[in-house]
Amino acid sequence: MTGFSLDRSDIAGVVLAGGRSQRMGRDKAEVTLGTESLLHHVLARLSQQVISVAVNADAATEHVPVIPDRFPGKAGPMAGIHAAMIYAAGLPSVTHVVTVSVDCPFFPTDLVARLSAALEHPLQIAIAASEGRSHPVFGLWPVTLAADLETWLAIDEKRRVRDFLLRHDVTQVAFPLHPTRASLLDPFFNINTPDDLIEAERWLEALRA
Ligand SMILES: Nc1nc2c(ncn2[C@@H]2O[C@H](COP(=O)(O)OP(=O)(O)OP(=O)(O)O)[C@@H](O)[C@H]2O)c(=O)[nH]1
Ligand SMILES: [Mg+2]
Repeated sequence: MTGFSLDRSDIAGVVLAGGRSQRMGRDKAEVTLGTESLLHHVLARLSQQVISVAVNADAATEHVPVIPDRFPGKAGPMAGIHAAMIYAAGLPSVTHVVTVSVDCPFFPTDLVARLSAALEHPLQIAIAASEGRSHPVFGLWPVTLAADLETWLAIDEKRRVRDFLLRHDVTQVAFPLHPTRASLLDPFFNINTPDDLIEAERWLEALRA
């Protein structure tokens, strides 16, 4: 018993799609996997887990709210998480925002349930992990951290997600590999390059019953 728990109505979801997609060579949100865009895959998976979803990007093709970065200059994933916190803070009843990356179509269907169950107090951050590695853009963040994050974005030169986490109490939640017809899939497999996209097509096939 931790004495602290979140309800479903406390949590909004934001897909992080504000990067440059340089290794892919075109906007990863719009890349097709199977028959749908990566953004569509990730929104479908996230919208089953939260009361509202939005996309952090300059523009998006799906019919969901679009939240551009508030901190200028493509300052990295934490700038997207900052925009997500401010957006979520404006929603009625919402105290936390969960972030997922647009290039990760197989993330766990129990991501939000398990991250929220791990939180021990209102200011803690929960971060996903698999195979001994953390995936800090897959996080559940108190929206009240927006002001601290804004300060940090302005003073930290490298703006690495891991460095921001050092300022706060963080709990890490390990997720298992996912059995498929081929072999075990890391649910946080992410697509950065055209070769990764080919591998993702193989995983999609292996996941079909
Ligand atoms: N809002 C915002 N999100 C970013 C930024 N840079 C990366 N991201 C997001 O952070 C997540 C992880 O980033 P990467 O996997 O490096 O994606 P990327 O930066 O678009 O791709 P590369 O240009 O190939 O590095 C993705 O969901 C990106 O959309 C940024 O400057 N602003
Ligand atoms: Mg990048």
